[in-house]
Amino acid sequence: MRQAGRYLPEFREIRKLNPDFINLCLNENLSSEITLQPLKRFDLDAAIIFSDILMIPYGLNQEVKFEKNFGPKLGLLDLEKISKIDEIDFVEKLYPVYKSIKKVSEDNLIKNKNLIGFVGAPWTLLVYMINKHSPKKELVKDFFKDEFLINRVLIILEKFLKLHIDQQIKNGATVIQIFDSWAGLLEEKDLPNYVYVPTLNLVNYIKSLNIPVICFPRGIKNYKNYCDIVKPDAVNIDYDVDPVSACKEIKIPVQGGLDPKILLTDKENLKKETLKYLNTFKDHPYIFNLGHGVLPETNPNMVEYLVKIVKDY
Ligand SMILES: Cc1c2[nH]c(c1CCC(=O)O)Cc1[nH]c(c(CCC(=O)O)c1C)Cc1[nH]c(c(CCC(=O)O)c1C)Cc1[nH]c(c(C)c1CCC(=O)O)C2
Repeated sequence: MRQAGRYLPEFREIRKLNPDFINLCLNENLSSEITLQPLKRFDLDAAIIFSDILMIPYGLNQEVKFEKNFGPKLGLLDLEKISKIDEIDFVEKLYPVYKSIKKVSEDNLIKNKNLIGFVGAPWTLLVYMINKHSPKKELVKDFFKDEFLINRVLIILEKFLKLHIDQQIKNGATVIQIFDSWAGLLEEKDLPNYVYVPTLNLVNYIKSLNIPVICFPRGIKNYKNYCDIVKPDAVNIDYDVDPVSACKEIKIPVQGGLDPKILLTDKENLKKETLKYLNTFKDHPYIFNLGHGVLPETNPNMVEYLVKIVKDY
């Protein structure tokens, strides 16, 4: 998840020396090292590449900056400018990301483990590209006013997301996760247009490459409908989803769920809450994970203990 590294002192050390976050993602030596940091400490089954969903607008020449205590800040969305980018320019701009994946995939630490590549879903990227910063609770009032712009951006995103996915797989990603972090901002009636159809196009593309795809439509009310329509290989649930009903309703493998705030409490409570998920899903294909990113103030010892609970189960 986006904040995942920040609880590790070894990540913070590298980050302190590299204040420009995009440049850090484009530094293949450091980004591959950061990807492997959690595997060095913990008995995990997979690593997620160190990059960001906003590398796509960056690759399309929309300015992207990360400001301390504010989050991402994007520049003006210029349709003419992003329409001009071709595949070669794009892959050249993001080349270090792919080289970093290649490096990680060749490391002994990842042997027999999965390397998860990822993208932001078209809807979530559209939100950042038009809104230009995290929308917090709701979209700006006139978000949908320029339908032509929205439709053009979605077409461009589909093309470059496929390319980005393809490059990640060619360089060693063995699973792709699609983060739709702002799916929950939409009303039910808008989900087909902005979430189901654009995501289904990507899911079908990834399946055609024989790579499993996990979707994370954070905040939506009806995960069952989503799974029936989008048909990912697995779905990540957020911490507001009731695991008991999710287990009953969702027929495909489920991932995640545990509230990252539980890691800020004590070991006894962590064990109790973790066992709740493990017991609920004991007869269902289940990948243990959190319901959102590890919080920066998390003590790494709690993560170590969590991994032990899951591995001992
Ligand atoms: C919405 C989203 C983003 N990025 C991502 C999402 C989807 C998942 C989610 O909902 O969290 C996904 C993401 N971002 C990052 C990863 C790689 C895995 C990891 O190391 O966490 C992943 C999978 C690195 C990152 N991306 C970011 C960090 C933190 C950088 C730092 O401040 O050191 C990391 C490690 C920055 C980022 N990137 C983004 C935001 C909103 C922020 C700011 C976070 C904040 O300030 O609270 C966009």
